[in-house]
Amino acid sequence: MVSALASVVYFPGYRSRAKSSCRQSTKLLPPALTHRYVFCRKFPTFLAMQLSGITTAKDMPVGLDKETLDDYSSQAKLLQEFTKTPSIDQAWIFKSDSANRSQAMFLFGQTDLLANKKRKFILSSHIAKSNDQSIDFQWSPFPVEMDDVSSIVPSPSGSKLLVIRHKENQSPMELEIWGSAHLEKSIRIPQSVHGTLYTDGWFEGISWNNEETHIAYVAEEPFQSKPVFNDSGFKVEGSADHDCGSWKGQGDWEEDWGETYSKKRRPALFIFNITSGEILAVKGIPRYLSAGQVVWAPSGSIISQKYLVFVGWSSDNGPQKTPRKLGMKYCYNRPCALYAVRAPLERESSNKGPLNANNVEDPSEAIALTDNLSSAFFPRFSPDGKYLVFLSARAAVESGVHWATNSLHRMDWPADGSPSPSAKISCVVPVVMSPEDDCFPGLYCSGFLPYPWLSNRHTIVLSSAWRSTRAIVSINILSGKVLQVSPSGTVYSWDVLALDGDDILAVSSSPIDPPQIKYGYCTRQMEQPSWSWLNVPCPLSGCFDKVRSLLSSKQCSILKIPVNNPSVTLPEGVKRPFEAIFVLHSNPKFEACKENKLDSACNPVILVLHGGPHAVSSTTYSKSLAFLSSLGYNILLVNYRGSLGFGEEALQSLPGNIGSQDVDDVLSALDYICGRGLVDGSKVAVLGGSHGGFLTTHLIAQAPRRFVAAATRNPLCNISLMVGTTDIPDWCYIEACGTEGKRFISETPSTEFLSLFYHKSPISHLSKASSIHLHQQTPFLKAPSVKKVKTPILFLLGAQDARIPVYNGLQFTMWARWAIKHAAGALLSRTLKAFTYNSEAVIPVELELPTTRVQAAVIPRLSAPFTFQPIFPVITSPQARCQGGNNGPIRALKYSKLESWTCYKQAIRKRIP
Ligand SMILES: CC(=O)N[C@@H](C)C(=O)N[C@@H](C)C(=O)O
Repeated sequence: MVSALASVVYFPGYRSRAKSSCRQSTKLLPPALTHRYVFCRKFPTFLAMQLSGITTAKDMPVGLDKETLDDYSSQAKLLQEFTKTPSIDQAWIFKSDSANRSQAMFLFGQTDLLANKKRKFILSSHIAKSNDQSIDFQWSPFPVEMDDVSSIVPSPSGSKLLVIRHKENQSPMELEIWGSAHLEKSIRIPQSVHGTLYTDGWFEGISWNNEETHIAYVAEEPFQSKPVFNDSGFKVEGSADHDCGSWKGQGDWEEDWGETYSKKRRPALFIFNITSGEILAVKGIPRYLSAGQVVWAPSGSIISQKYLVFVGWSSDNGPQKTPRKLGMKYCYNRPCALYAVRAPLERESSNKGPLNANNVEDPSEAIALTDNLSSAFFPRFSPDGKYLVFLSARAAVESGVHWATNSLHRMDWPADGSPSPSAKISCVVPVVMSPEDDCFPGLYCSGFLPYPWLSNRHTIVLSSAWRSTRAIVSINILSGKVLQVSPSGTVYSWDVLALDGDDILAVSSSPIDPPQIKYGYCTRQMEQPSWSWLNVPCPLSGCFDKVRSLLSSKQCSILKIPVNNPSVTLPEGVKRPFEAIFVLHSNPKFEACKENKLDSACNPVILVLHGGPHAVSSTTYSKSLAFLSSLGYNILLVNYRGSLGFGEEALQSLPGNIGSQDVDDVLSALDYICGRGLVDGSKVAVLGGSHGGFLTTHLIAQAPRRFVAAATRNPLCNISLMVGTTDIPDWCYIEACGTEGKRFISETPSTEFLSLFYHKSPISHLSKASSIHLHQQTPFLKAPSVKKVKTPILFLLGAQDARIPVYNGLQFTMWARWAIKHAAGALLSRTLKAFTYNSEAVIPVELELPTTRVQAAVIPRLSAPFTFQPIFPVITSPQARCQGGNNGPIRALKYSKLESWTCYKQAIRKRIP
């Protein structure tokens, strides 16, 4: 997203202004259909042109001159250079007979820009440790692509591999069991058994039992056939057929878990009996529970009885317990609990008929294990089976914020293996309220290794946000002692990939250092563990040579920004400095800058603002930011108070103060770098999506003179519009009113709340006054004013976004249009064209204001794999959605988009002194 937005912001190397303006080009453009046709035809030529750098006047799209095209072309090449570098996504370690040897399997990903998809491949390596602590990695000569593979999961002994194969948008799914040299078993699973497996990292759970005879997993419950009316009346059996030609009743409305999960059926548990090849539905889970994150419980005294432990989310999680599913993505505040349920190991004789996940006659009911805790997830059993360890987002559930500091808990698992609702639960790592600088700031985990244990059986290793970095920590689950395992006091971010006995395979990076595989081992000095880290040479390193050389002159630091005028009454954690990550384009005087001694630096800066608002910008390498940095921009990522990783007090200070405290913090960070001469304050761009877009639009309205360019993806511009249309209405109350707002959450907000939401929103800055004269027949709205907004801003709006629906951003642009129409003598030029971007509707809207150019492009959001291509925008047929979702092929480059960008750039250039 970031590269998409920011690469169009301002190009320092821009030579001359394009000769034709956007307005000229739109005049020349034929109506939408012809327009599409022309572009479709030109695609191959232009693509070749982009890739080869060859341009001819004949082939040039209307409105672009050769120099502009050369610019796009060279940046397209550079973007390719950054995008094609692989990412290190996952790793597994396999023990060998020798203590000093093991094998590793790495899953890498590589973005294919033109296909708009991520390709996945596996590369293996032998690891040999010698006594002098040196490590040798012997890599296989070539990677193997994992085509159509959605997951791979090795068995506990490492002798078998589960491969889940799923061709996009096709059923059935296939489960394969591989031995070391051959395919042992393969089954296809029809939709009547279950739908797609959940591999989303949240509901997801795929767990082998210790005997390696069964695999438990989470998948969409089977398709329930719906009653159908056809030409001959009511069809009793119903049908799953798709018939677009006629109207049919579609049965009851089914709720889903909002953004990312729209149209996904309820997650339910299934077991694959490897010997018989049967799929068994796990029974006893009430329909109001969505089940996920399943693991096998240790075998108890009754060998024939096996239990599964899973997380259950009740559909009754809405405001004031109204039965409504609220959005789950990024929302850790949804109550959830651990449950245990009997695992069916083979088909019972009474259950020989078609499988049905909802067989109510089954006697084995799920047992709630954590009823006293409002949230429990990521369950992991200790290797000796004595403890069940899990995370809790209790602080989020209780306060209502969508993400807060986690706590870690330990349940004593009954010795006879029978799950008990009254088992003792202890808190291992509590919520940290106000951490001192450089001290452990609390847990902020969005993932957990399947097997996180060191050999002492009571220490787990995990990765967590730690202020502006990511860090690896070890936690003793008996003593609660937390140690930072990755090096501290640097700008690097670390993530654990896998454990090799007591050694750790990890990846480390920074905004200017591409990912590097690391191998860590522990030495003890005076009983204090200390970790040493070795660089692992990897064939991948070569892929980064060009990128590394482009980034070699950049510098990165984490700045501590003092809070502006903190009130004495504020809690300590809210008064402490917050942080910003600063990536400086080459500047030999950087050290002097840091020491406050420099007064000028010329390169422009891009402010990058994360969303949430309870999320964090970390120093983990980002291809898009590195690309921007290589173009010559300084980058500032502000972790305003409310971000994750800085303790609970600072986090909880933001709800109720959005639009002011966060905006002030961003401006303080900007003042900080401008005041120290680290950047040129007259060349500042700002970008962010969602809540980051809320900040972006607030900033250009509240501080219009400070930004020469802005770009936003799915911005939240009007909370009073959001509340009635989003999948997370509760968010509006909590963030606008503070956690007190929890008491007032309602599906039918009062006018007082709607007014409050409006006044907290960026859109309120577009309006001069909103007094409605009720005595008049037609309500009259005083003319809004957009005079305040001067910054050219690019809107990228996801047509299918359930979180911040598209109209939130569109309204901002439309409001501006309305305002202009009513402003005397103002000139309005508007082009509304229907395009598609990767098969979804794209509607660029251009508004020419005297000082402001607003553009909107409707693009998909969160539809994986999501890569917006700033240099290779595409169109397909505008009807693509109706014609069948995502399978519309890329047909053309959208020249007009380039033209829009050119205009946008020109608008920006006008603002740069
Ligand atoms: C909880 C949540 O989704 N909040 C949105 C307002 C938001 O800012 N989302 C961010 C994380 C995004 O990038 O979508």
